Amino acid sequence: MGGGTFVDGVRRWFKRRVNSTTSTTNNKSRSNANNRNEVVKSFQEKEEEGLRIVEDFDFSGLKFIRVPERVYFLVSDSPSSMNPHKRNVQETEFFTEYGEASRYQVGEVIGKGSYGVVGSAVDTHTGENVAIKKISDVFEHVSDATRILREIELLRLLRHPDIVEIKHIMLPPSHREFRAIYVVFELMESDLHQVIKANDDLTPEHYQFFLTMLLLIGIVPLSYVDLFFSKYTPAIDIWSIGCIFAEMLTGKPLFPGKNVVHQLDLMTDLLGTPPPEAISRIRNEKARRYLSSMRKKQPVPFKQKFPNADPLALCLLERLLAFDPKDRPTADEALGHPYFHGLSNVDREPSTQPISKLEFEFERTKLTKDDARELIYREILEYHPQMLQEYLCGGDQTSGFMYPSGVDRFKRQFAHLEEHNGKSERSTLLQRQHASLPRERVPAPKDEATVQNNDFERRTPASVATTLSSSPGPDGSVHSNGNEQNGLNKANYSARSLLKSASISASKCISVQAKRNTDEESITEYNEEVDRLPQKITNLHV
Ligand SMILES: Nc1ncnc2c1ncn2[C@@H]1O[C@H](COP(=O)(O)OP(=O)(O)OP(=O)(O)O)[C@@H](O)[C@H]1O
Repeated sequence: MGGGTFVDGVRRWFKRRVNSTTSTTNNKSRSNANNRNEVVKSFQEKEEEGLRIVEDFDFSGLKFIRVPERVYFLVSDSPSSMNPHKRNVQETEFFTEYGEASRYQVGEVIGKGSYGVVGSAVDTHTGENVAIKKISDVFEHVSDATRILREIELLRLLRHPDIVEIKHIMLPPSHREFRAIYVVFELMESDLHQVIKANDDLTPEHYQFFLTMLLLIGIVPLSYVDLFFSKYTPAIDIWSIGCIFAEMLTGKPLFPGKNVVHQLDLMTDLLGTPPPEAISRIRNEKARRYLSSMRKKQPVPFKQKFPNADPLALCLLERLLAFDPKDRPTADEALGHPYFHGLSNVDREPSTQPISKLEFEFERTKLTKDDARELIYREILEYHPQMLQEYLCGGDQTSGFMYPSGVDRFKRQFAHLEEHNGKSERSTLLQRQHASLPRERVPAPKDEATVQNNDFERRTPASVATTLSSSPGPDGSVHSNGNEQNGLNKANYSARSLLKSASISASKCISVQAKRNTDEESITEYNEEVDRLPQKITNLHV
């Protein structure tokens, strides 16, 4: 999970705010309502193609802000459906006799991230608007597969009111051969980037409020003695929050790198070259070498880079963007920073259920591609309960049965969308023009070959940021270091045993979470659970 999840969280929050503002309008005073209507009206006058400013919202006395809402087109009303030829192609590709693809009526490409393309769709079973993220070539690089696994698992487990919900993950046609996955999310009408763009007059109180929201999402209780998450839990994506906060202050992405090397250059331009101890903790050898050989740069004072910002905001920002993750505060610590003093009514209680450490056993070891495939398949089965049961009973291990699936059909649909809609003017308009985390994979320039290897070079800075933020260094060193520090036995884990233990812990956690009140209870349960695991695994295999 990287910046994406937090941005998704903010999307989720905006959607919620917009809905609740709409539903409580009647309770507002008449003058407030009149005022509001005028503001909304003037916003609507500023309607742009593909982006409509539909709603303002206020919170506890702060000035109204504009919340832009994207305008989505479905197949039936998209401009391309006016072309009879295209329409024909789409219809044959969209409808299928069996499988889950027939459930979704796919609209258009609405965005691109470093892991894939996102299309809008309607879930014909529920009538809901959804966003379907197609993640291609999941297993090309095992580090990407691991990040994807971490992200989808966290999104399932976090269940936070401000975090976008995964509604479904489509079943791949084959357990062992799939390469792409299709993740169905609730469709968000807006995101923080759009809000920042639409409001050039945000006040310091708005910044304070947004940052509080982001940090509150970061407070996720982790049950048990926490051996490997510690303050570096991927759920507490402090670096990303720092980048988003900086973007709020300036209205521009902080490190808009075109590739990993460029990203490291931009980071060091601002933060200076990290000290040798910090570099030595970086796991990725190429990044380590690149940073070590870099000419020495002095940090730029934040007040020079952000001349109009509140000095306390900058003091906090500097901590959030500490190069070395061990110098970054936890979300909780950050919320205690003097920058937030005077902010009333902030409920700092975590609003998610505790997450079991056993769910993330895979973080302890270096996965192979097969392990990653197995674990991702297992995660997908969380959305297919009956098959999960069969899987846990070993039902699909020998048959080689190809489950009926809409994924193949979806591949073709997305290919079509990418080809036709993805390049259309409208889709371009819908995509972000700027981003803290660049959207596309960018081939690295040849002269930077010395610092590139497979994982290092393949993904854009979005992944670097993900790695930076969910781990302590630009290369994701935390898990490795944490493991080494804790003397964990990496070699003896097989994906199978990880899967089984995770599934046992998942069901166990569901039943115990409600009554889990104290750390002591959690530790006892954890110990008991671990004691029982070998027997449970044996039982599952017979
Ligand atoms: N649930 C959603 N509802 C509406 N739009 C979405 C949704 N999810 C993604 N998008 C759009 O698709 C774009 C790409 O999303 P994606 O999650 O792939 O990447 P990201 O979170 O922006 O960044 P990263 O590549 O770092 O994960 C987003 O910027 C947004 O415009």
